[in-house]
Amino acid sequence: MTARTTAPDKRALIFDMDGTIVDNMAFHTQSWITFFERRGRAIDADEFFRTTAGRQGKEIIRSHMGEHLEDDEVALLNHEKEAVYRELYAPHLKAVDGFEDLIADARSQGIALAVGTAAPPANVEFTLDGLDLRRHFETVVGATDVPRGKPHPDVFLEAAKRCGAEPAHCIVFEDAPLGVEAARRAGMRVVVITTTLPREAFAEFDNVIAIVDDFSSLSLETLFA
Ligand SMILES: O=P(O)(O)OC[C@H]1O[C@@H](O)[C@H](O)[C@@H](O)[C@@H]1O
Repeated sequence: MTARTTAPDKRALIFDMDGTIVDNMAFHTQSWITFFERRGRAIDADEFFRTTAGRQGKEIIRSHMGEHLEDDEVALLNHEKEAVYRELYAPHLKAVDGFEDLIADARSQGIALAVGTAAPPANVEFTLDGLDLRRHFETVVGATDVPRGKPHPDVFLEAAKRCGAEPAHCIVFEDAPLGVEAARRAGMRVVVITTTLPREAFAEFDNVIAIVDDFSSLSLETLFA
């Protein structure tokens, strides 16, 4: 995908995928629990979500199993974890309420749509192609497109660049604190979806403009006002 020059008035919505487009983080957490249990290790589910959601699988594996691990080994371990996740979540695959209406509305207004996710290509395919959503997006930025996961801003800055929109004209949709922090570092406002954590978990962020249970109550006019 070639980068575009930004247009001063171009607006974009950038969606996190896991936990935002789909309500699947409990299945990610369960797959990590299974993955670590196989290695005789117990993890605390809440703490694990808070400190890892939005980071790339390879970063999570290195920080829990050793920074010294070779790339091939990390890739194999991550493949194992993501295969467990997809098997667990497949019967439940579904977009969060109101998502398809919101993006249809945005498209009709010429607002660019992007995905900014820590997920690897196999999970992007599983979710976006599984729900036939990819065609709606101008671009999808995933784990293999940027060096660092959230809370680094890379994924959102790359998505904005590909959409040709300035960060100040982008609105990010997120469910995880590390994702909200990534958007803050990118200079972007955020709508939080409370699929996984309650609204109180986001109290410290000054870039959050709305906190909602799903997309059905959102209006683009209000968000960009
Ligand atoms: O950036 P997103 O779409 O929320 O993706 C986050 C998730 O990406 C997955 O690939 C990881 O295995 C998860 O543990 C992680 O939390």
